[in-house]
Amino acid sequence: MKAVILDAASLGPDIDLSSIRTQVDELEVHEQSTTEQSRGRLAGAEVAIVNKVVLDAATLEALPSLRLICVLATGTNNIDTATAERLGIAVRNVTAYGTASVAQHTLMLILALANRLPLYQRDVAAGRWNRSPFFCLMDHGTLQLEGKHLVVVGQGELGSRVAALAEAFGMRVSFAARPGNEANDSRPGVAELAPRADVISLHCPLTDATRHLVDANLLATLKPDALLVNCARGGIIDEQAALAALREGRLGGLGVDVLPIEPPREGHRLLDALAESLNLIVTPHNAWITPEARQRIVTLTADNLRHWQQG
Ligand SMILES: NC(=O)C1=CN([C@@H]2O[C@H](COP(=O)(O)OP(=O)(O)OC[C@H]3O[C@@H](n4cnc5c(N)ncnc54)[C@H](O)[C@@H]3O)[C@@H](O)[C@H]2O)C=CC1
Ligand SMILES: O=C(O)C(=O)CO
Repeated sequence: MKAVILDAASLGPDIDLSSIRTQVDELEVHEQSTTEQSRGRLAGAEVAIVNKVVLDAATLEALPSLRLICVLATGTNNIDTATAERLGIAVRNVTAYGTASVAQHTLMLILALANRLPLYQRDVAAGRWNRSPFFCLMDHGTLQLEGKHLVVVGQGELGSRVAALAEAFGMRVSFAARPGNEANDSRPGVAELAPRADVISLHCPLTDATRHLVDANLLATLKPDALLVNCARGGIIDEQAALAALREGRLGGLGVDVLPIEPPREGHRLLDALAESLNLIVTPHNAWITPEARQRIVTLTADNLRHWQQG
């Protein structure tokens, strides 16, 4: 069985691929591939191993030998899964590989926004503390998390761990109903919970049901001091509407680890806004990157290959 890794560089140079190698007859490793290059590189292979390269319908249709796609991530939104299913190509992702890593990053964003870290860091760098008439700066009101209400969208691996960490800070947590399935869900929908939220944290996949889940209408119902954190996928928030709310004082803070197009080669309005005095944090989709999590991805992918071969 021949397998091809299309974007090994995205796992980092320190990661040992040997557990994957032992599961296949031949492993071809490419550091990075475009969608166009993928077609040629996957020709004749039974297995594609991919982190974030987009495998669209045209690509999959051009690969009659392909039987399995192993995604080196939890999110599978870069794969046309409907086409894969139609063509009989199995898709296996990895889950629970980096729960501690991503949850830690999410809490970092919540804590930094609650304490207005972007604003105070800027003030200190500008020498405002040096010129302060008294011993501290307190121009930006901070948010005590204890006693406040966290709304989590996506009661899966990551949402549940973030909830547990937030509870350790004394927060009260509500899980929103699964978007698109509110009628069959006993939990309240995010629209119902949003006006009562002090913090909203997103941990659902990007699907047609979750694209722009947090849009201008939902943002308009938030408390003006509420914090919004997205460590899931770009596009679940309408980033333009969220930035407008932040600038107009209708949102207390915005923290994102993900953007709709990554890397953002053409730029993005949130990146431009980092130059402004806003309670805004953008991290480069690196919530997951602890060495432990990246090595676990390889182990779980080897398991996926073994289980698939065993039928
Ligand atoms: N920023 C980062 O580094 C990382 C981001 N992620 C993102 O976080 C997301 C969540 O990861 P996990 O908690 O591990 O996944 P999970 O599968 O354990 O949980 C996802 C939850 O979202 C819910 N959900 C809500 N709307 C849904 C819909 N329309 N379709 C399907 N499920 C829906 C599911 O019911 C489930 O409770 C991933 O899909 C991925 O996009 C995952 C790992 C790292
Ligand atoms: O696992 C995921 O879904 C990530 O976003 C990290 O690659």
